[in-house]
Amino acid sequence: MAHMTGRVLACYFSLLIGGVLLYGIFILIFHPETIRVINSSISFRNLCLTNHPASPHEETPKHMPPSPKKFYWRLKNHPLFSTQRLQYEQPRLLKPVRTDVLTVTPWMAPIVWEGTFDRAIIDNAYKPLNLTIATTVFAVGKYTRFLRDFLSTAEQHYMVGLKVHYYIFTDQPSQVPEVALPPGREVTVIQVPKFNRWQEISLRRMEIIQTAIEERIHREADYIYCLDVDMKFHNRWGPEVLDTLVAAIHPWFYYLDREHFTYERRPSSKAYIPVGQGDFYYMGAVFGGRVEDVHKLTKTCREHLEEDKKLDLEAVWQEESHLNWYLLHNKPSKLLSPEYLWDDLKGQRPVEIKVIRFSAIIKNKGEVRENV
Ligand SMILES: CC(=O)N[C@H]1[C@@H](OP(=O)(O)OP(=O)(O)OC[C@H]2O[C@@H](n3ccc(=O)[nH]c3=O)[C@H](O)[C@@H]2O)O[C@H](CO)[C@H](O)[C@@H]1O
Ligand SMILES: [Mn+2]
Repeated sequence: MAHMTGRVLACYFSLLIGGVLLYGIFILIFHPETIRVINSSISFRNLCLTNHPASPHEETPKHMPPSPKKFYWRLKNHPLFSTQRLQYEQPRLLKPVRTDVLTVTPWMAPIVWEGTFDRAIIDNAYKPLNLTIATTVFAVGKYTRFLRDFLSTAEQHYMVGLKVHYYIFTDQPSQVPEVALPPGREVTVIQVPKFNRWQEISLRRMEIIQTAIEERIHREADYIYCLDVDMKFHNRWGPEVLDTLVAAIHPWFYYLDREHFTYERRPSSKAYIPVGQGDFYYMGAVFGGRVEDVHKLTKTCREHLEEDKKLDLEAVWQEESHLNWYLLHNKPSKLLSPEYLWDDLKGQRPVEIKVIRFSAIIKNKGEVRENV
């Protein structure tokens, strides 16, 4: 009898547990929050799926606009500081390293100057990450003559110890000099047309870089830096420059009030910046960052250059004017002081410039440019 009662009790007990479980499942499925989570995860999945190349069986319905191209960006989560023990000077909150210059913007982006970073800490943090830095450089027409010095000085000072992939855009691939490169560093030469005007050669860089990112660089690199070729490196230009969106302050404008910046001032241009606005005047000879962010920059500038062209407008300093518009509206996450972009024409080094790292050589514009 006791045996029977035990079995009945066990039966009741398991029915009870089952009921509670079923009720729980019911609540879980039909609770509005659960429905929201499920919906959002479905749409997230769709979002991910649209990143895949469309399968040949899938056709976009006629009334739908073609979906924008998607890319797999090489996004690595950086554990920035390795556990390796390092000896370095203690940072002191009450002893700022630079008191003569601005080292952070009002939107909290660092401005890189000598003294603001410790080489050993930076190298120790970035070298183990196995990053690839795409580096674009254009050498069209007579500018091929600048490639040898650009590349050989870069090999001494530019991202030393990191993987660098130079993309050289030229109309004369046979003029690209041979430069010995250590393992991890390589050159790819890409042929581009030669435009008749130097302004056009300079501004077309936005479009060509955008296309190169879409075609290959998004797969081949983590960061991309876009540099002028009529330049030489003189000192370290290292991974302290790496960040999401990076711009360099023009060496001829850093001490001026913003009304003197050579922004585009015609309201009809997409590069228009009214007097009274602006942070810094950035130079078109250096910009960079994560590949995805530089893609957005080049795509927007290219679109704006094309819209201006439809109105027969060319901004006062071509792509540099559009770059300045873009960076006013999309603040750079790191800024490079003029140490990182100097000009030999400036002559004597002012006291705030402790080291010149990369500088424009003095060129005879009338001789090297297509039209002046
Ligand atoms: C000090 C100064 O006034 N600098 C301005 C000047 O820079 P730059 O005098 O530095 O312009 P640039 O002649 O170096 O042209 C920019 C780059 O385009 C490429 N290139 C240009 C011409 C050519 O025939 N072949 C060729 O390959 C090359 O990579 C060169 O480094 O003009 C730029 C216009 O975009 C910017 O407004 C700069 O602020
Ligand atoms: Mn230049």
